[in-house]
Amino acid sequence: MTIPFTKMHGLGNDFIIVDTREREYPLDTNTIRTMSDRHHGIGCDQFVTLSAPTNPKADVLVRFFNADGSEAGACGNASRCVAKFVGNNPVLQTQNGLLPTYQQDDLFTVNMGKPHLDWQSVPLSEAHDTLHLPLHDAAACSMGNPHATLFGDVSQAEELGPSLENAPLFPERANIGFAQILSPNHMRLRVWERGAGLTLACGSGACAAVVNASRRNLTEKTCRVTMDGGDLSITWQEDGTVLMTGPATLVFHGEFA
Ligand SMILES: N[C@@H](CCC[C@H](N)C(=O)O)C(=O)O
Repeated sequence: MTIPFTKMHGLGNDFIIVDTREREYPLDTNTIRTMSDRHHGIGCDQFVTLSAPTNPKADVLVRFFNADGSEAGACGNASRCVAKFVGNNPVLQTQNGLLPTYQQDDLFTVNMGKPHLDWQSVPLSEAHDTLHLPLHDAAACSMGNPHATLFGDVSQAEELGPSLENAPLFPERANIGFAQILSPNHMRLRVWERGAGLTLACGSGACAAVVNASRRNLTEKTCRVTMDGGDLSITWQEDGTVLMTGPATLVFHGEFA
């Protein structure tokens, strides 16, 4: 059997999307890992499946898997790509709830929902103030997936990312953002992603970084986030939800044998 897929990316954070709404495919963890492998498969940071929603208010049920086969509760860049793939501003049903999407010209906005700021929700393995963790003074929150943001030197991502992702403080591992504040409305960010390593951009990581930076009064609640792959615009709104806006790019369609 062959598996039809679509390759997309958001600022170079790349995805394999398999649409199972009309037909099921045998997508076990091994297949996901092999297809995601850049040497033995197609290659991607995250593998995304689409199926029929179980919530009548949603248009599509979306699941996100990292290249190592682990499932993630959220993926901002893939959510924009799914919005483009499905079309007509779909509401996405995800592990983190229903996410409305909007298109304006070439840009896609996803309402990523409310960040979770308490230590149990990140989750951390023990009680700590999530604004100041005893780990490089990082700040943590969940955007439906665990994030910690370190403020200072973005060049430390490769060196510190692997050990921090797996630190005992994060029982479900964590995505580790390295942020440098450039102005109250602009930051530089690199993210070492759980299950995928250093990526060119991380949408949920950009949301988490702006939430954490504005909680510390380092930035305003609307902030441009410049990552290696390009820029996202993030707004932590008055109603508590976070809007993420950026491009979504179709690369090619294919079939995996
Ligand atoms: N690239 C993503 C995040 C993907 C999931 C993450 N690695 C996790 O395990 O939580 C994004 O754009 O948000």
